Amino acid sequence: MQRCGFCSVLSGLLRRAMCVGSRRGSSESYYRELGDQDTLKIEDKSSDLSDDAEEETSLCHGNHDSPRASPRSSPRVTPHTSPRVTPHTSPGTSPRSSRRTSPRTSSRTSRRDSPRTSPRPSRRASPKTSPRSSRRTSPRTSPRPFWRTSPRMYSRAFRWTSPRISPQSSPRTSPRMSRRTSRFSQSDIHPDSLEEKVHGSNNTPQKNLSAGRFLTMHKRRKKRLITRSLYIEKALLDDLSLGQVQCILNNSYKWKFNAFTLENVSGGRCLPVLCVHLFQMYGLLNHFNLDAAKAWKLFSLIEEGYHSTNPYHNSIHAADVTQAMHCFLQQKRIRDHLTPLEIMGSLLAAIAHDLDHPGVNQPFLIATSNHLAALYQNTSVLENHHWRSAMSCLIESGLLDQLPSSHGLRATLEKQISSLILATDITRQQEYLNHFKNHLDMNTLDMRKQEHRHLVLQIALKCADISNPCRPWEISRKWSLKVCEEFFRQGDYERKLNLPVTALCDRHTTSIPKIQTGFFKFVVTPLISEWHRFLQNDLSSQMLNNLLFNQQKWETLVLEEQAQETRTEISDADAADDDLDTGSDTNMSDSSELLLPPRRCSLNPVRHNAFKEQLRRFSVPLNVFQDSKFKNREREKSRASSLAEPRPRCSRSPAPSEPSLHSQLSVRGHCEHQQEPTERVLSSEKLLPDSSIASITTPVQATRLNTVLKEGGSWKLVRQQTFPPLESTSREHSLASRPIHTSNEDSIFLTRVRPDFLQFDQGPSQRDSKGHQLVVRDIKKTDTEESSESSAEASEPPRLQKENSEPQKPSKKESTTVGSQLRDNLASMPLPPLESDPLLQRRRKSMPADVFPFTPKERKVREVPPVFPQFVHRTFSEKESWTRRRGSAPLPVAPSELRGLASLGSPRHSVNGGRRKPSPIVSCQQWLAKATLSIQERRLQKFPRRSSLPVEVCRHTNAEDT
Ligand SMILES: Nc1ncnc2c1ncn2[C@@H]1O[C@@H]2COP(=O)(O)O[C@H]2[C@H]1O
Ligand SMILES: [Zn+2]
Repeated sequence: MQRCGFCSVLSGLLRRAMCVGSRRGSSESYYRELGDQDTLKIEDKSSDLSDDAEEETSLCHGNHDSPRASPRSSPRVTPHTSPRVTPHTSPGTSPRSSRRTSPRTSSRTSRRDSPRTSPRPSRRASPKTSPRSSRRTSPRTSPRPFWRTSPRMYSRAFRWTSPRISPQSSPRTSPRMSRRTSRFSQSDIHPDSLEEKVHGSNNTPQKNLSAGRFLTMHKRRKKRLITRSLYIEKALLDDLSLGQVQCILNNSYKWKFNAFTLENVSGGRCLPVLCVHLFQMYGLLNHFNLDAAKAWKLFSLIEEGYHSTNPYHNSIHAADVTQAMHCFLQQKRIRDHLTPLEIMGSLLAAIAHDLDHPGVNQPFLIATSNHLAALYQNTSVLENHHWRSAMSCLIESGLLDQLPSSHGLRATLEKQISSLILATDITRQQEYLNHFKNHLDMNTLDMRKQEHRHLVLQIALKCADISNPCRPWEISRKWSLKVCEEFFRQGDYERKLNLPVTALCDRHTTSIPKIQTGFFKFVVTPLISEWHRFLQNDLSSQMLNNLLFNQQKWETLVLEEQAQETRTEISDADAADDDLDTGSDTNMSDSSELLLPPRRCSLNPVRHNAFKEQLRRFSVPLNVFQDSKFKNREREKSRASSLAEPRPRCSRSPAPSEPSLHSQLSVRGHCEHQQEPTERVLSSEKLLPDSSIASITTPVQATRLNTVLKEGGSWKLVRQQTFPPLESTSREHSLASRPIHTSNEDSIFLTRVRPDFLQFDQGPSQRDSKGHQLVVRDIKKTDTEESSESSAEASEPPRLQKENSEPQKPSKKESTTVGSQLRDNLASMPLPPLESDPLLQRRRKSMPADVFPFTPKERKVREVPPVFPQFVHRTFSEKESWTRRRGSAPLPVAPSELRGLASLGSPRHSVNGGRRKPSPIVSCQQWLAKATLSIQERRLQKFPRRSSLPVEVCRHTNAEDT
């Protein structure tokens, strides 16, 4: 739109007037936004606790730059960045660089400082006269980076501050831009001044500053504004992000540093950006005469070596640990004693400490026969690989080529790096910690001794490595989520590979809050406490405070989780009650889904289409539930009490008829007191494929069935397992070869009945389907019988039933007779106790709530029956993986593997997702053992090597092989 000159001027004035007082777009507001959403929460008092101390300690010793004066890197770095980013990614291109000019800088630079202090007269004032510049005297005593006087860099800095980057390309938009620049610049001078402004901008003389900057910038803009537009040169945006990067780097000495933010604003280059900054800040490039381009190359190589696909072990984690290490190196008790080589070694070790991490832990590598495990003989496999990879990057970058080899500097550095990285093996934490503790106890740490300094650096890196729980809550929480996601991914891999799922990696049986509370308590707290004992300063106090705070948060979440589970269980039961009370007709749906009460979704969100695959649990006909479990609360109570005491066995006699269809269908054994648990808990998968019961849609059908069952005595209707196929020959043989006896009341009744009464409505085509096969069983009155029943129903194959089926329309009497005979026969068989089979002892650790009602029964399954059909038992031992499989269980483990694992007998494996209540953890070692499966490492390596390794591992393998 064309405008006349007058209109343009007028609108410009208007805009300017609107911008007055507005902080939008200014550096402060940007910084505030950063702080709000990320780390730099300025209002975070706990974090501010140590700011002064950090400030005090942030000055480097010797000839090192101070962190505040630091944010420059060499322009030589730039050739390795992308063309567009290159000129701007160098911290030296920041506007600060021009502002922070020492007297040696050009007059143009000093001129840009002046408007802040006063308008024109001071514009030409030397920084010496500025009170602000005098405040920065100390940083400038350090060797001046060469780029500070570079005209090219200066012009870049100038360009950055130019309002031409305004997308509108209008002079009228410039005041905002100029103020942004000026405030940003000012804050850059002193980090605290920035905070002051953010906290209480009213107290600061911003008005004057803005006015001064505004005038100056306005003039500049007028001169250069026409030539460049953001629409044409989008790279100008890099300038903006540079400001953000610089802002964060300037605060990188603070504990509330957020590596995620740096990653975002640096376009995914947080690691090299931070490293260049730190190397420059510590003066390492100058001291060792290192080529900045090679340094950049090294950091880029290392960054590439991290797997960006890892949720946790990626280059952001490396940057986080490096920054933490930087914080530690700045502490007075350490920094005063370190040599430049030790500083460089510490930083490099931190940068590369998890290089090429595959995202799975050592036991996984061993279990999958990864070549790295063999290469490093199952000892600190990952750590060995990290430091060796670091060495290869060092060599490839050529950074150390210039180090004089005569003094052994290079060898010393490499040794130090390897030793530090190896110390990060978390399974060896106790070893290092004890050593450190001893020194602290006896007060024998002498930082003048090289070996003591080295020990301190090892501990420092270890602390840095697991320091994420000590960050402010929002940051710490993010790390926790990421590390747990990585754990869970490993668990998924293990499941896919039919490996035992590591307890802490099983997303179905544990939760993030639980992992975190354990890790915080048993791993982090012991280490950080000792670290605090050593440092005894604000930083360590802040870390400890954050740790305690975060731990409380996770503990609260654990409690909430438990409360939620309890609530869900109750509501599930209530919902079941409600459903059942509404009438049987509606519940007797053809759709098996309708038989399921609402599933708790706190752990696994329900995917409807995946229902049948994994999530279904309440596949028991509703009538069973209603009658036995949910309907009668009194019975539930008595059941609970009866679990504790041995109960008398009931004789099988006709159950008293009950008006309820449900109760009739779920025929109860009638004990004399009727306190026996009457529920016949059926695992969901047994019911899933078979729709015969679910297909009873009318009361007529149900009544027929009920009549049959009722007259047959105390029966219970269950559905038959339909998978996997059994070895029918042996089963047939076992059935056929045994004489059938009659009537033993205490034994199991296991037979099959052709439900001809169901065939009326289902049509002939379905007659012979598996879905029509039912098992009518006696109600078991004792725990033992109940367990047997569960096993029996799990093992009875439909195929067998079919093959052994009697006449097409067996009468109820017939079925009863057969059942009685078989039962008696089975009862007479001496069987080994099933407890000897460890597979039957496996339980899930924390089943979702909807399985809760079955839990007591599961427990009983382990207290296996003294009387148990031989063939059933054999089935268990041979087909463990599927006979014990639950609807929500992961894919079965190969029987051969199960046997191998079962022989290990460790509670840390949950085979096939099986639940098992873990023994309480009381120490760091126990927690670590749980996390790493170290006890079984050797046995697991006997497992055959798998071809379907995770991508990372495959890549890894290929890389190594080549
Ligand atoms: N917040 C956390 N929760 C659980 N484990 C963690 C957490 N932070 C770090 N770890 C573990 O501690 C290990 C320390 O060494 P790594 O970085 O190799 O791998 C780390 C993770 O396995
Ligand atoms: Zn790490």
